[in-house]
Amino acid sequence: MTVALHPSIDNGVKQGSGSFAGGTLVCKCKDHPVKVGIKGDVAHNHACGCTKCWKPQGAIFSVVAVVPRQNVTVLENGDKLQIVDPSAVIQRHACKACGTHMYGRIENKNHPFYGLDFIHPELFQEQGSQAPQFAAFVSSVIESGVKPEQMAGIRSRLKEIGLEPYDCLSPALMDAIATHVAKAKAA
Ligand SMILES: N[C@@H](CCC(=O)N[C@@H](CS)C(=O)NCC(=O)O)C(=O)O
Ligand SMILES: [Zn+2]
Ligand SMILES: [Zn+2]
Repeated sequence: MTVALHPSIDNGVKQGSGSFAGGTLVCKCKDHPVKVGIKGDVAHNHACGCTKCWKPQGAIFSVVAVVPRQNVTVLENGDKLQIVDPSAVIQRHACKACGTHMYGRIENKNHPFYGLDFIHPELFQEQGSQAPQFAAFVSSVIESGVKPEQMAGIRSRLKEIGLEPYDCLSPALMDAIATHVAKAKAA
């Protein structure tokens, strides 16, 4: 049986249009869903295996990307949003009714990713946003209950669909973080 990772990638990774102009993220509520408007395409879209990122029911991985924070606007039913863990680096604003994370924001101005909000592109009403590029925090799925002996199958399935598995972020993002830290130390 094929390993199930996340519904939006289990049948193969669908490439983005390359000209996605933005759209609306909608939570899972049937009544009064939270709607969040996003300007422009997402960047650094990836599967994340960490325990903190929101996953739809039954998924092992989250699919999460970033957008500039000024491109994120709560459009409807923002009163249903609450911060999941105010002490976390990424403050995830989730719908109180259905639990869906609508955007995650970093408020620490010194953080390497300050200025970028984290969103889940599967919540777009529209098609065509950037496809996932890699898989991050893969070993962390064990913390959510995946058995260590399942990891070889999970990593090989990720590779099969074109998502290189990493146990932290991708080398490009790790280099960007280290560059930020080095500059901060030098200043
Ligand atoms: N092994 C940990 C890793 C958590 C982690 O570091 N997640 C990364 C990727 S989303 C992060 O940047 N977290 C910051 C945060 O959640 O605020 C877990 O699964 O809970
Ligand atoms: Zn909801
Ligand atoms: Zn994560």
